[in-house]
Amino acid sequence: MASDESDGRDPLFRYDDPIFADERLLEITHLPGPDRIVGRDDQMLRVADALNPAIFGSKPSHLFIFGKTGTGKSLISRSITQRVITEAERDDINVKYAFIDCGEQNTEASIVKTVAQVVNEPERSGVTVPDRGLGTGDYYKRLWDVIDRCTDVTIVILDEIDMLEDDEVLRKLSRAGENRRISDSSIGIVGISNKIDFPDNLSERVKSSLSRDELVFPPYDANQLIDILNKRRDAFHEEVITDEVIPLTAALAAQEHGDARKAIDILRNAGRLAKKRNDARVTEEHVRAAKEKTEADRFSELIEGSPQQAKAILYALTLLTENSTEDEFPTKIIYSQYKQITGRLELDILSERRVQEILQEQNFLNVIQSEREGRGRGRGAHAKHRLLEDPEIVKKVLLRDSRLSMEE
Ligand SMILES: Nc1ncnc2c1ncn2[C@@H]1O[C@H](COP(=O)(O)OP(=O)(O)OP(=O)(O)O)[C@@H](O)[C@H]1O
Repeated sequence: MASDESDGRDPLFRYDDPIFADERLLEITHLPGPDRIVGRDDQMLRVADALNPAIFGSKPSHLFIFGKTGTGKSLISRSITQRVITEAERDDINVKYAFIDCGEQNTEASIVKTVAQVVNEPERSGVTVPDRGLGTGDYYKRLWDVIDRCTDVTIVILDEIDMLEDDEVLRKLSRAGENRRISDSSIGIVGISNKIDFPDNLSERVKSSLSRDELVFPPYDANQLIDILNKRRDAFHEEVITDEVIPLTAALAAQEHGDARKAIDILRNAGRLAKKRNDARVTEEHVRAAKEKTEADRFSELIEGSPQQAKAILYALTLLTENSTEDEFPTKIIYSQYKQITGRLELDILSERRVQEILQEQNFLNVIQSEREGRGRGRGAHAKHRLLEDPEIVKKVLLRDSRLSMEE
């Protein structure tokens, strides 16, 4: 195709976006300014309180933040840290931070390496931090040098801290000053988790050595979600979203618990859908379709990479949920349903014990919830399991798998 000579642009591409004025405002990684943050004044004060000493170059308090998904835990930690950095700069205090997703990096060595790489300025420290090739002990050594030479205060934000393979890293980072690993600098840890019972699972060594503040973020109500979405309205061109779009999106996202991540994702997907269909305005219908897509995307992200056997086990639980008024099922019942499925699909049959372990892993990944009767959350053969997502959506995602699609 010839290029358009009138303005020199290649006519193969679209240069106008009829729906979005700035879609980036709806990206999950986008950090909104303080005036766009809604309903978190108390939590912001508490986080600010813990990090406050960093402004003067002193050691901040360690802090654990709990709350369900999409309640603003990462946002508030990043936003307040950013404000601490700006404030500290006025007095030439150098604060740096590393944000680590422990779902992706869960080993001691990879965390220490990443913090060192983020904080390091090689010309200042004279230290290099290679991607591979060093043992954990050597990475620690470099980290201490880098921290001492390149910062006054380092804030380490550990998102999904419950996914850590080994909590020794918390002990070493929190005691670095006392143990004289670092002398001119200090470290503050902010741990984020959606499991409120997470500290019970810390090793005794860490429990006793890591003094910290703790803070819980409650879910948003539908009105707060409306406010959050309204403050991102300028992601769209004026008049593009119809009146019912934001209240409906907020109501749908508040159904399970007030999840701002889901609300923003639905709004963005609704806009994308309108664009794809060449519709001039975003309507209620786009929002409803976007909700389903958003849930399916989230679910596929969660089970992405799960082996076929895990999918077959989830499929067994899905069929049980679909065909029963109950929503919780004991391992034994799931196992017998699973055996029928493996027969039909010609998959190997795992032992009941292994199936129990896989169910436990899925519990950890927040795909299902496992409870041991009468004794709270638990492992063991007596656990009952419940799907955390609408079975219709789970089924759709699972049937995308080549082998499981034979069940259609
Ligand atoms: N109070 C708020 N005001 C404005 N936007 C918000 C607010 N809370 C959350 N958001 C937005 O919602 C999305 C999800 O928030 P965030 O990632 O902070 O949640 P989270 O609690 O850390 O969730 P997860 O546990 O899933 O990581 C982000 O895009 C964030 O900007």
